[in-house]
Amino acid sequence: MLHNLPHICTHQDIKIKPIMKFTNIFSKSKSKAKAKLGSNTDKNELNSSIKNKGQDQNSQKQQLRKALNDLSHPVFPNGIYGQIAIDLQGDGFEVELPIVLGKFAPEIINLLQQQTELATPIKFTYKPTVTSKDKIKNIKLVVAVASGKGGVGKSTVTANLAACLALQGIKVGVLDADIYGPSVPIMFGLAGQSITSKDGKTMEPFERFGVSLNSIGFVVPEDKATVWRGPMASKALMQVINETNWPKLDILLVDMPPGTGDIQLTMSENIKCDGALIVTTPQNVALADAEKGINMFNKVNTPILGLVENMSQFVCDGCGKTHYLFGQDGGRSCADKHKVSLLAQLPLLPAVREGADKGTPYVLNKNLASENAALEYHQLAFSLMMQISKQTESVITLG
Ligand SMILES: Nc1ncnc2c1ncn2[C@@H]1O[C@H](COP(=O)(O)OP(=O)(O)OP(=O)(O)O)[C@@H](O)[C@H]1O
Repeated sequence: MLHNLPHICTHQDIKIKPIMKFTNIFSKSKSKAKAKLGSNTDKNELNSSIKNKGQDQNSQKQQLRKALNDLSHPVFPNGIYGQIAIDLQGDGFEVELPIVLGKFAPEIINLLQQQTELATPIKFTYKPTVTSKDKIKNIKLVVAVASGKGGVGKSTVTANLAACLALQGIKVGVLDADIYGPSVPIMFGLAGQSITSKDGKTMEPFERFGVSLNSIGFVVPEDKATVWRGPMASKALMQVINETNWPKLDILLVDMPPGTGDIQLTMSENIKCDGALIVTTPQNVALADAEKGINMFNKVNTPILGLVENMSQFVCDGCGKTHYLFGQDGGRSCADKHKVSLLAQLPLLPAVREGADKGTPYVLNKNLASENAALEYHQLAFSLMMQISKQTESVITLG
């Protein structure tokens, strides 16, 4: 069901028609209040009534926040949480979100109103996503997806994350910068395709499942790229980044090459990412490399948006038992140690590998869309947006 969701515009305030008339506790006319100020008793009554109503307001806000957290909706299966500002404005509550809910807003508002039984209209406003001043033309935000160690599922996470963001109405692109093993062409069913150019100078990205794509794999044969070293590799990558005719995108995910060597460092400096997402598996060898990744991004002042622990557990379909093949909660301890958020613990799932090999990200498989794991990827996408809205403000100048 999820993959049928249409692409929706993300940059407009949603005006929700009040569902019920709101009785604003402060809206009684000042003249009435003044008339009451005759005696001290009246004044005290008024003060205590204002106080009570202030408390009412707070408890209503709390109710609303709880309803947002508990929300169960196909797009937000695990609720809407995080640093969400809720304010009483004019005749209703304004809830400020980092994602524009578009056509889902009315149904989500209905759900919230049913859950809270608030007679107060709710309106969503959009916290403007910060812009990176066109570091890359047409692109608002650039997020690097990185891992210290190879093979931990960085590209698989990137592909599924991009598909979820597209389903959630975010205009998203993926740049496969994994020069030594580009996997985006395979994961999006475009293996063997070559990039085209309209003017002989710039490249036209592919579009698949609502995601704009370019990869070093579309540009040069794999055997050629693998022999590039240092400056040559970085130069080729910068060309792919800067000479792609990206459409207007809210977010570009950059699938980085594994490791923390010179290429990764140069890239991290040159791309000027707005944030980095670190993917790891839970075992010690991967975590040691993930820590190097965190340190590298710290060095170039790129905020770490969070850590994703991939292949966290495997549930045996024979005995139903959960196995922690690569150890348990390693990602959580790494996140705690470096004070970064653990955004997801994704299971090892044959269907995820099959989706990657067949060229359709797992979350787009109709039959699996309501599976818990698919919902976890959606939750990851939302959490990432929350982190972006939380973290980038202090780093990037708005506008
Ligand atoms: N959660 C998962 N469940 C099952 N298989 C997975 C999962 N995540 C990744 N895989 C599989 O693991 C393999 C490696 O994944 P992927 O290519 O995404 O890793 P990577 O970190 O990008 O590797 P590289 O170092 O080559 O860039 C792939 O075959 C992929 O399908």
